[in-house]
Amino acid sequence: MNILSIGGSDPSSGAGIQSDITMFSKLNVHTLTAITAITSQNTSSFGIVEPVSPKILKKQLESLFSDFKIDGIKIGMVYNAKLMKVIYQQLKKLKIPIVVDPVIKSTTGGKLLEFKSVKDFQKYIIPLATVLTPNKFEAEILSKIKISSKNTPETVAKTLQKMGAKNVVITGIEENNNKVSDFVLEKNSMYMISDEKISKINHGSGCTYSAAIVYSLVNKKNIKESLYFAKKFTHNSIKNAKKFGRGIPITNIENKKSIEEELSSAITKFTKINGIYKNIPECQTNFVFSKQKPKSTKDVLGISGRIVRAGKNVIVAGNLEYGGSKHVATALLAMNKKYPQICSAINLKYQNETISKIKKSKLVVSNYDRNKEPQDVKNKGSTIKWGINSAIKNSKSCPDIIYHKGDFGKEPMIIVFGNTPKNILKKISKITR
Ligand SMILES: Nc1ncnc2c1ncn2[C@@H]1O[C@H](COP(=O)(O)OP(=O)(O)OP(=O)(O)O)[C@@H](O)[C@H]1O
Ligand SMILES: Cc1ncc(COP(=O)(O)O)c(N)n1
Repeated sequence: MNILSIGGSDPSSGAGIQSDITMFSKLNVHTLTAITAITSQNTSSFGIVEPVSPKILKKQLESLFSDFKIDGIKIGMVYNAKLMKVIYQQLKKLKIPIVVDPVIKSTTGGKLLEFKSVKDFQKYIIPLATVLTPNKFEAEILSKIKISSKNTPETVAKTLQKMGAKNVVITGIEENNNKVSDFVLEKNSMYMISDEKISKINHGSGCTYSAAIVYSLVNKKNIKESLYFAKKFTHNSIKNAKKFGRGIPITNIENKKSIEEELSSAITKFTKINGIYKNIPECQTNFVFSKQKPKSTKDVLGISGRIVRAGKNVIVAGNLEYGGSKHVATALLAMNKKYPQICSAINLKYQNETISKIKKSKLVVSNYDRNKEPQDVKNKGSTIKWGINSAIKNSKSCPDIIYHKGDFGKEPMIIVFGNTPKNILKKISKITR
């Protein structure tokens, strides 16, 4: 997917083009850029702006349009009328999502739009917008209406819509101590989207928000779905904002470790737990982690061999593979069906010592009796599924641990369940030391 970001350069990478490249790359998007101005700014203060010439802006856009299939566009800082006209000429016939984030003043107080060009912004940039995302201050400047009890957000948004924006979101419209709301005006409907307010001033939330909207629209989500997605994405980025410089924190998206990386790192940690060899059963151990909403063992990552005991050590014999585990993966699937947040599991040796530690811990434990397994279940070979479902039925809340005491020729077993492999390691530390 190729998304074009048209905007200013922020050398501190808190906002503008650099922030868009960072955010889009976290979403696996290839970012194309057309720079409208170079600014000198950091996380504490704003220096100067040097807009580029209309000629080089036009050439940047032409070079991109002649080569790439562009799926969506985000427009941020456009400093003056000449640049606005170039953008209008190049974009007016496009039929792809365009999100316009009108930036007028930086968080640190710098001027990002020449005041005399506001009317050109109304004429050339607003009509390009599939979604226009001003904050309250920007909406007031662009509409020339101050929001008050008489002039509601609806009046202001309708004025901006009349200028040609198809959909308008005024961000930060209704703020009290613990809520931030955005007012949305679509073609035929209007509504508010609210979320908990994070008490952190930050640099880049507006850029992140508009980038996430265009990403979602390109993925064929409708306006409402895209705004909810962007709100959540931005919320996380503000929560996770980092103080990279000496000034205000910069919005930041946490890198979600891949399923493989997360499980592999947990398995390594597991094998290093002091004395863990005592917890490896005869049939050895598997440690699994599934995708969200797994449908079969093919959606569950596990070790194609097992974690095996070698004297007083444990070693991993085999590779991580989807479908690598049969038994533990089947137990996880049964559990996940009832409790979708549970995506990881490990089996451990049944020992009275471990059971008494489990009973002393605050973990929720349940069990099942393999002697009570109905014959037809035995014939169908669906023992594990039946057992986990019986233990779930025996428990008032989601079990952290399920065990059974075995049957003739069947080894007793403990299975620990958790949302993630890391979560499992935490539970194991409570019951093995
Ligand atoms: N402190 C906060 N806590 C939670 N959400 C926030 C907070 N500040 C902003 N948001 C949300 O982040 C999104 C982006 O809005 P914001 O008001 O930051 O944009 P902006 O002021 O236009 O930024 P810029 O001028 O940089 O483009 C909106 O959905 C808004 O509700
Ligand atoms: C080049 C550029 N574009 C946009 C912003 C607005 O971002 P913020 O409101 O976080 O300062 C900025 N400061 N610089």
